[in-house]
This record gives sequence, C-alpha cells and structure tokens, in this order.
Amino acid sequence: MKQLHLDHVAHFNGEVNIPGSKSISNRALLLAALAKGRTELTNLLDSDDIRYMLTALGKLGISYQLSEDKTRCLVDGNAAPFDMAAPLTLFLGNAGTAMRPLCAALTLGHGQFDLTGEPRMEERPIGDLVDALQQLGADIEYLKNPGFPPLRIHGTGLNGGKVQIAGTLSSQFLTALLMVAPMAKTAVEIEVLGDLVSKPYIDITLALMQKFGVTVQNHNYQRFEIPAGQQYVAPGKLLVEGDASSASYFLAAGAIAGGEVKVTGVGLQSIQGDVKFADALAKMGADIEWGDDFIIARGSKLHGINMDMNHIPDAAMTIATAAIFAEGETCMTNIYNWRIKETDRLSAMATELRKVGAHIEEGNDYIKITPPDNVIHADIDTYNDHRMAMCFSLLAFAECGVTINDPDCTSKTFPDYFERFSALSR
Ligand SMILES: O=C(O)C1=C[C@@H](OP(=O)(O)O)[C@@H](O)[C@H](O)C1
Ligand SMILES: C=C(OP(=O)(O)O)C(=O)O
Repeated sequence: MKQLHLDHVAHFNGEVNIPGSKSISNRALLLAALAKGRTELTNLLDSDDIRYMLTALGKLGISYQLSEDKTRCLVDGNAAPFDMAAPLTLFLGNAGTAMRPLCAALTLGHGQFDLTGEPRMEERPIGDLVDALQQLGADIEYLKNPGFPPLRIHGTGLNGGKVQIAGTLSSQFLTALLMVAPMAKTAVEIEVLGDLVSKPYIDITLALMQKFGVTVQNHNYQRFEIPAGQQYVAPGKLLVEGDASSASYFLAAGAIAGGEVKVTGVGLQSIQGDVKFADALAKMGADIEWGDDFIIARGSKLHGINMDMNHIPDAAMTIATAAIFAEGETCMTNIYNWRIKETDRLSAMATELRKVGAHIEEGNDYIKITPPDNVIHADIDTYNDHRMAMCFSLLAFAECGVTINDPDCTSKTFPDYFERFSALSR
C-alpha cells in the first residue's frame, strides 16, 4: 500500500484556485446531455466521479468533446431521453452523483440498462429513489440486494402524477427525481416525506435546472410542482464554480496554521451550500473574509463548537480534524448520513481521531471530539474515502506530522490534492 508521510508544516500561505465542483459538474453534464443544443462547460472537474458520468453518457450515444486538460467540455444534447436498441451496462464506480441521477434519467427513454459500481456502491442505499420512480411507472429490478445497486432498468417512459419520496437518508434521491420530472408524460407533484437531509444540495439542483430553462415550484422543500412538457435547453456557456467541499481543506489549513489562505472560484455568489463551512470555521474563531468569488481564512486561536452540521455533510468532516487544533470539545450533530457515504464516516472518523490521541464519543448521528494535549503521530487509514485522506492532511500541522495511507483515493474528487497542499506548505 502506498503511504504519504507529511512532515510538520509550520507555515501555510497562498492562493488556490479550486477545481470545479463535483456536484455541479455531474448535474450539468447530465442536463446538457438531455438538453436541446450545445453546452460549453468550463472549469469542469477532472476526477473519477466525473469520468464515470462522461463515460456513461458516451455509451448512451452522447457526443462530447473534452479539452486536453479535461476541464472544458462541449456537449451536444440529445433533446430527448436516452434510447438504446442494445442492452447496456454502465459502471459508475462509487459516484453517488452519477448513480442516482442516471438511475432516474434512464427510466425516461427506452432500452435495458444495468447500473453497477464498486463494492461500496452496493452497500449505499437507493431504495427510496427506486420506490419513487416505481410510483411513476418505472420498471427497475435489483440485481443483488433489494434496495441497493446493481440495478436493471427497463426504460418505458415515466408517467406524471403525484409521487412521494423519503428525504431522510440522502438528498440525491430527490435531486434525481427533480431532474427527470420535467420530462415525464404529465405534470409531476413531489411530496417529500420526513426531514430532508443535506437540503442545500437541492438548491444546486434547482439552480441548474433553471439555467437549463426548466421551471419548478418549490413549496418549502416539502412539495414541488413540475409542469409537464418542458424541454431542457442548453444555456450556451456554463462556468462550473470551484468545489466548496474541496475548498474546506485549504480554508481550515489557513485557520489552523496562522497564515493567510485565499481560495478562488467559490465565494458569496456560490450556489453550493458547502460554502457555509466558512461560517462554521468562523464560529470556531477563524478570521474569514468573503468576496463574490473568493474566501480568505486567516489564522487565529480556534475553539471547539457545538453545531448541527446536516447542511454541510461533506465539509463537516474538515471541522472534525480542525477540532484537533481547537481548545475544548467540538460536538457535531445530525450527521447520521455520514454512515452511508464512501465508508461509514462516523466510525472511520472516530477510529482515526482516536489514533492521534483524541477522546471521542461516537453516537448514532453525532460525534464529540476532545482534542489531545499532545497529538500522536499515526498512520491514518483512509477507507477508500477521498475526504478521509484530505481532512487528515491537516494533522500535518501537528509537531509530529502524519502519515496518510492510500493517498491516491483523493482521485474521486481531487486527484492532485496533495500536490496543491504541498505547494502552500512551508
Ligand atoms: O447532490 C449532491 O451533489 C451531493 C449530495 C450530498 O449527498 P447526500 O444528499 O446523500 O447527503 C453530498 O454528500 C454528496 O457529496 C453530493
Ligand atoms: C458523499 C460523497 O460522494 P457521493 O457523490 O458519491 O455521494 C462525497 O463526495 O463526500
């Protein structure tokens, strides 16, 4: 297994232009494929999750041209649902933003589609989405375990009408349903059951649907009305914002190391909820400055916080490792869905933070972190979870440094993360 040894970093300063948002890249690619006309995407993310979406769209007959550096993509939309004469298998790795929306999109057209993924993908639920699509007449079979991928979809077109969907495990199910609703045969009315988790991701979905010319009425995230007969229309150029979750590691580094770090590509104008990470960091005592297209974090003495983090599920992991450098306890609540992501993140986080000497209380949906008096050097296991690797890089600010096992797992969303991190380290 590859290991990356990070020696003590005393100073961390500079500017980072953050690579494109995963959430926006994969939504924009799928909408561009379904739309009428050509979309030019710039600052597209080049990473595993986006490659799975692009490869799937290519197999589905979508023509696109990718620039050499893979951050600019011209997509010629289908102006219609996918229609394939021969059965197709699409391997989607562990990309939730490919699996969930494609599952919905493939019910719209015609053909037989098998959606498969990595072993972990087979443990990540999708039943709430499948149940909702079945209410609209979709024909979807589970190929192994009920409620989980792999799936077989027989495209038959999607009926409209009223549909209920659970919002309690993942917002990606509602995102997927929203994205296909305008192309159903009649108007769709969605009712969300239970407390909707990761709500700001729905704002990303609605913002992109709007950019592609589609109307949705949002009744307080509990009910959505989507008129029938709508066609996605290519918006021409679309600049993908920098990824706000990816920005969190650099902002936290700036706050911990006492220097000044500026991230560009995300800021006040961002449509991503994870920019609110900067507010959580400010609550810990960091000095944060906002611009329309940038955020600056300056170091200061950090203290622990007690906060519901359901609105920033991904960036919240960065708070957990930043908490090691804060005075007092940090309690992060309402994060049950950490358990169904790339790994069981609550359990992984608790295990690895204990290795560096922290005292941890792990609940079903919360984690309480008491930092150690002296951080201990540890070999950090990353569980094939890019965010475990990236947020534990912050332990390089401890005197003892840190070792990251299997650092290449950052390829899911940020292939050159450690090069960028080193570039700002002194
Ligand atoms: O819609 C999206 O782009 C995402 C939604 C979130 O998932 P959940 O809604 O499952 O929490 C987030 O964790 C994931 O990385 C991306
Ligand atoms: C949960 C994540 O990914 P996915 O899009 O596969 O759900 C993540 O990137 O933290």
